[in-house]
Amino acid sequence: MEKKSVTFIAKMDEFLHSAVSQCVELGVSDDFHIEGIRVDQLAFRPIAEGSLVVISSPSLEGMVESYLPQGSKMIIAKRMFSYQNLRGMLEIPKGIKVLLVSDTPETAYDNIELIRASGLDFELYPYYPGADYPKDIEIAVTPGEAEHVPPHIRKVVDIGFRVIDLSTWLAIYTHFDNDNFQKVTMRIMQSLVYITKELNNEIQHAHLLSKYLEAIVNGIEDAVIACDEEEIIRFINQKAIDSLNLRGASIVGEKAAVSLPSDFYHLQQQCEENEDILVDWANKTYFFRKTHIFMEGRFLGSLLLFRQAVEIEKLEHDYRMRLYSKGLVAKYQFDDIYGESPSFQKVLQIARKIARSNSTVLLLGETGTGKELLAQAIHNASPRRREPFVGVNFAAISESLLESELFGYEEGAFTGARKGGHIGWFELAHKGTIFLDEIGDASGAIQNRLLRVLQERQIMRVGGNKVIPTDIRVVAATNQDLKQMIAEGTFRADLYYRLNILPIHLPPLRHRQEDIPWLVERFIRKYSYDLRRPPFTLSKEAMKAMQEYEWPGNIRELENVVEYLAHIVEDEGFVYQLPFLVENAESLDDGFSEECEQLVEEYSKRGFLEEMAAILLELQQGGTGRYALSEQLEAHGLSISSQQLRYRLKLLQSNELIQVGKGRQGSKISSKGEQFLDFLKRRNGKGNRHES
Ligand SMILES: Nc1ncnc2c1ncn2[C@@H]1O[C@H](COP(=O)(O)OP(=O)(O)OP(=O)(O)O)[C@@H](O)[C@H]1O
Repeated sequence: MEKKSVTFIAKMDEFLHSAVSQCVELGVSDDFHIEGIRVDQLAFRPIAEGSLVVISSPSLEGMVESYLPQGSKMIIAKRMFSYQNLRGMLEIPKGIKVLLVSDTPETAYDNIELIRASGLDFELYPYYPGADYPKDIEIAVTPGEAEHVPPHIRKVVDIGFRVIDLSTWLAIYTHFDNDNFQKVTMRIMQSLVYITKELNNEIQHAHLLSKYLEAIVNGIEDAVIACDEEEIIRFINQKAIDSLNLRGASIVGEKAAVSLPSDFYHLQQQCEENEDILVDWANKTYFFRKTHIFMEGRFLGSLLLFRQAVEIEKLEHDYRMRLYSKGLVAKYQFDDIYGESPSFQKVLQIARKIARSNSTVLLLGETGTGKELLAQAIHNASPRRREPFVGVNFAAISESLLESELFGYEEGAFTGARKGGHIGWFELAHKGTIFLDEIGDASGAIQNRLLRVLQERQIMRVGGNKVIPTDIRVVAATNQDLKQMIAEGTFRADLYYRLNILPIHLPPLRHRQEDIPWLVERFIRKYSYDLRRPPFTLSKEAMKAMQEYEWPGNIRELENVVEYLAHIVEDEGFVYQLPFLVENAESLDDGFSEECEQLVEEYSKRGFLEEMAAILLELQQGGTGRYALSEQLEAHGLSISSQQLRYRLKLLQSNELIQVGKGRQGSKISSKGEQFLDFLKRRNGKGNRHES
């Protein structure tokens, strides 16, 4: 028997292809002869007699009618989305704005109707070439018309061509009184079963995921509360339940405003997004952090994490202690760096600014000018302050050890390599700061490797083959003239330019003499405190000598001198006690004191100790001739005859306390004379104290 025929008619080939392949899939083509004709082909492709005509849209009715053979009937195909394709739409959050993209206004509106009818809750906006649409939309859904999607759309869900629905197939089978329709229903049902299975798997998968998530969130140390966009609690972990004392009460699914303790609720409401704040609640201090959850630009709720501040402090403390135990901590802050002179203050001001950045710093200055101190202060004022500070001194480590210490090594990298390998300083400094001290002493080979690390921010262990990315801030220092070293070929120019990004020059102490009294006073306080002794002062002469000294060892040397004085000085330090003026201050002190005692005894015996001291004091103000000196003494109430004065000056000269110039040159005090005066002052001081 000849098969009855069904003719699909549409404007576009796509519909015809889809209808024909559906006929094959559902077995309809076994029961009927299937044909597909485009509307524009009707003039030269006649419809078979007795064929049932199925048109794709009501708009074709008028056009097709005139080509309909006698006795043929025409029905309009009803269409639906395939279930498989609809799955893509299920992933779009509900209530979100979505653009429905189609080729014509008609199909765009049709599709919107269909999606609404499937119960999917989106704000749908029609779009077809040339149409206007809200520009804040980020997602588009299209039935196989992806080429029309406007370019700025971030996500496109192609739900494919709409397929012919069950009622249309039923109409076809009923038209021909064909009982095979059950077969078609079965096949359509099968695809539904498949979808249901898929959905079931997905639900199970989602359930499992939520269980995993719950286990993870319960395992973390913070208290966590997640609310949806309507402030309904969707998740709360055990830690939060314990902290808020909500035991026994099930508050998931409840309004946060009602279920959380009201003062707590109001506090967390004031919390700005992604800002860590300290909040006092129930006699305890908490650390709050709130994060908003967005999906495809839509607010879906918020996550509140909180924890008692003491717990965090303890964690930080433990972490710092671990770093301390490994020696990976910078102890100095900017407050520990002394210096009031404008030139030094300027240096500190620049360094404070630089500290906040991540760029490489090069500290230049003579030995003892405070380069390491400053490197530590920079680290402690930087966002990396809680992370390790690793100091490497290139002058202090042998070349053979340096490479493996800097970069670490893998197990078996060389004979004697430790089992399990060894972590290098660059790795240890990850997230923190590495201080490359005395960089001018790095060998050529080390310079090459350093250059690579600075360029690529990656290291490779000795004997290893994998690169380890590192996030490190580099502070380098040197007291050598790197530019000259480049000229001599001992320092790589490219390494120098990598290091010399933010150079800081630390001035030598002799260029900021005005700082010396101030520094001396700070160090006196420091060492007096350390030695649990009362603070002392320096005589005017001693301070002057300190200021005039060149200080080749800079502040380190000055500090050492003050520490030394803190051990030997009683109330006031004198010139003769300054170690840099004499080879061996302490031993000289012993001998010199004895000599001074003898002089005091001799002058006292002769009854002119006071006059000798007065003469020395006058000469300390400046060298002068005998006549002027006599007048000055007179002015201070001491009248000495010129004979007597000549004698006294002779004696002072023979004791090397003054130098007498030839002719009219007059006399001046010697450094021994200065020290003798200091001795007298000290002696008088002691005497006074004794009397009181
Ligand atoms: N401005 C300062 N304020 C207080 N103390 C300082 C200052 N500068 C240096 N010091 C002291 O001097 C000592 C030496 O400083 P530091 O080690 O930082 O110098 P450096 O320039 O790195 O020396 P070197 O080049 O020899 O390594 C420090 O221990 C510190 O006590």
